[in-house]
Amino acid sequence: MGKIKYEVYKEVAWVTINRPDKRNAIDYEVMDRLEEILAEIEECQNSKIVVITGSGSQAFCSGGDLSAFHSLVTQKEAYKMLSRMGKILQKIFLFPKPTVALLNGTAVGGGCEIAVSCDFRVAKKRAKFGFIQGKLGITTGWGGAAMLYERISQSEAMRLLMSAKAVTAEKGKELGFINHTVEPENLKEECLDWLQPFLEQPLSVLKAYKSYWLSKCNENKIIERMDEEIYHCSVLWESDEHHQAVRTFLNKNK
Ligand SMILES: CC[C@@H](C(=O)O)C(=O)SCCNC(=O)CCNC(=O)[C@H](O)C(C)(C)COP(=O)(O)OP(=O)(O)OC[C@H]1O[C@@H](n2cnc3c(N)ncnc32)[C@H](O)[C@@H]1OP(=O)(O)O
Repeated sequence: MGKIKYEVYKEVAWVTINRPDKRNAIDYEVMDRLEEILAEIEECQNSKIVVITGSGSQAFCSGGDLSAFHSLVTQKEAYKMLSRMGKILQKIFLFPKPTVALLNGTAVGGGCEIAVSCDFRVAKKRAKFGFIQGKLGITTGWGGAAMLYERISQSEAMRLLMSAKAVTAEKGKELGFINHTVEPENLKEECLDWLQPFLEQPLSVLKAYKSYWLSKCNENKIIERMDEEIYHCSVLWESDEHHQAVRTFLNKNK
């Protein structure tokens, strides 16, 4: 089984990051597959909605693979990786079909950025999520802050980003970040129930509403803001503070 599983089930394209032993962290192989699968789903006539989720019950995604990316030392090296994943999240944000992040467990760092790139977030009850990048001496590096400012109020977005703390799905629901919570035992079926009213509409209708949203939020501006954010993160990446924080995490788990 590869690092990403993909299937179409009940008119939904299910994309599952499949590295549960690494808490579904994103490495280059995951990026390769995401690029391929998104292109395939765009053409697919049998799916109306895309759901991105993670394997296992512990994590949706723990962000960038810190052991794989630890070898990236300079701003330039970091920028290449960050902008590549940033492009994938731009693709998800601008995707012509509705997109849903199904948080089957913890979503932190870049995992939260994947979640915010989707139109909707459905979470397992009591799952935690957080833009914890500040603890690593960096900011969101895949454009997550720019997208978060489009999803919830400016002050709540700043609070989540600046505190770098993980909060529960229930708190996320109060903030308008999480749209719906589901029981741990029955994630996929409950998510499908929630999506049922959408699935009853023709794909052309879903696509039209998605395009109205994209024209409202000004695609070019958001891409520009994401690119600036990615560049800024790559500058912070070079700092001793960042490299030391990553070393601490990797040593803790040795
Ligand atoms: C690089 C892009 C940047 C961005 O643009 O946003 C980022 O994503 S920065 C943020 C990176 N992510 C993190 O800092 C999160 C790190 N992980 C954790 O805090 C925790 O693992 C967890 C997600 C809260 C889960 O905790 P727990 O269930 O207790 O699991 P463990 O900590 O024991 O981890 C199990 C296993 O998985 C490995 N792991 C976890 N996260 C990552 C990761 N991001 N990269 C690489 N490996 C990761 C961990 O090392 C353990 O491995 P083994 O020791 O081999 O079992």
